[in-house]
Amino acid sequence: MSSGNSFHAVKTEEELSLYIPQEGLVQLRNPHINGMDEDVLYHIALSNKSNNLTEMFQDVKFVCFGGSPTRMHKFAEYLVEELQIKIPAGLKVTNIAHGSDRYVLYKVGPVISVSHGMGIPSLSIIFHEILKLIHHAGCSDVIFFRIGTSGGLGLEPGSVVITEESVDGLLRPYMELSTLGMILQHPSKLDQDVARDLVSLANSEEDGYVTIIGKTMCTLDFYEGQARLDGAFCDYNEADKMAYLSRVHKRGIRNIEMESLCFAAYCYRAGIRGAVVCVTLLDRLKGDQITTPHDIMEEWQSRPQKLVAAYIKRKLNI
Ligand SMILES: O=P(O)(O)O[C@H]1O[C@H](CO)[C@@H](O)[C@H]1O
Ligand SMILES: O=c1cc[nH]c(=O)[nH]1
Repeated sequence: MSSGNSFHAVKTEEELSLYIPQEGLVQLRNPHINGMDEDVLYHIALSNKSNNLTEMFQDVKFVCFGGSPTRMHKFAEYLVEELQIKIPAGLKVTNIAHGSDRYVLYKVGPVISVSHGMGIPSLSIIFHEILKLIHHAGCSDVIFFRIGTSGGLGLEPGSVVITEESVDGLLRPYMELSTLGMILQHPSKLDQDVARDLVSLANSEEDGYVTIIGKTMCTLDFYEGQARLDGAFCDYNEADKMAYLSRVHKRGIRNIEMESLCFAAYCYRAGIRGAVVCVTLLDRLKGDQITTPHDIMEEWQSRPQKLVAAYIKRKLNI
């Protein structure tokens, strides 16, 4: 880490050169963990001493993150069908993290479906614990996905955006994290091969909606952070909002959400292949409020899930 002044540090070229996707076992870039007697994964109520993580998770090849616990439960149930997983009659997929009420975590064959809550701080915590989980379990060659929702820019609502690159609200392609009194910048690069493979599985004509690759803006807030006029506070007008969103759109940003920056930065830092696939719930160039009926919204939210499930099936030759 190089620090030009005492409050700001950027990764050196040498440090960044370590961030290539890792083949084989999932490694942690933290020398302290392997020296610990026990590692308690507090927010998912698991530990490498109290649970046999190897037996429970060693076969995991894909981890799918999404904000809502219900969505990730439904995704787990969908995977049971799609991957033809046999569950004994009368039993259902169970929340392995039931000892904590922070997140839900399901395992369906080689796939983990886990909720991440809203915003970067919540995603960051579960990302750390999932990465440690799959490291302790001895997993290898794991791919991460975020399957989510977003506000679109210049797209028909219901369109799907696969993130090419995530940027913050100032359009910078890195996540800033305050660490030891310094602001560290973590580049938010995503795996372009996974994005291309995903888009190749979509067929706009058959699907009835478009799936594109584009840049995603990740903000710290849903209202002012995303230039909405309908929050409890607002110190700008419609013209200011439209000038900002149009500028963002011209820079290739196709959707706005609240976790991709951290997700991308941590995947890159961990050497894990990752992709972000989000449906757009509205066109932010046309409005702020989300008024689409629940049943339509449910169908839209299933679109990223279907694409990622198709990718997983292709990889597993199903
Ligand atoms: O993709 P999901 O989990 O729906 O999350 C999106 O929706 C939430 C805001 O409503 C934010 O967390 C945003 O990133
Ligand atoms: O406009 C939107 C819709 C979903 N999620 C967001 O973060 N913004």
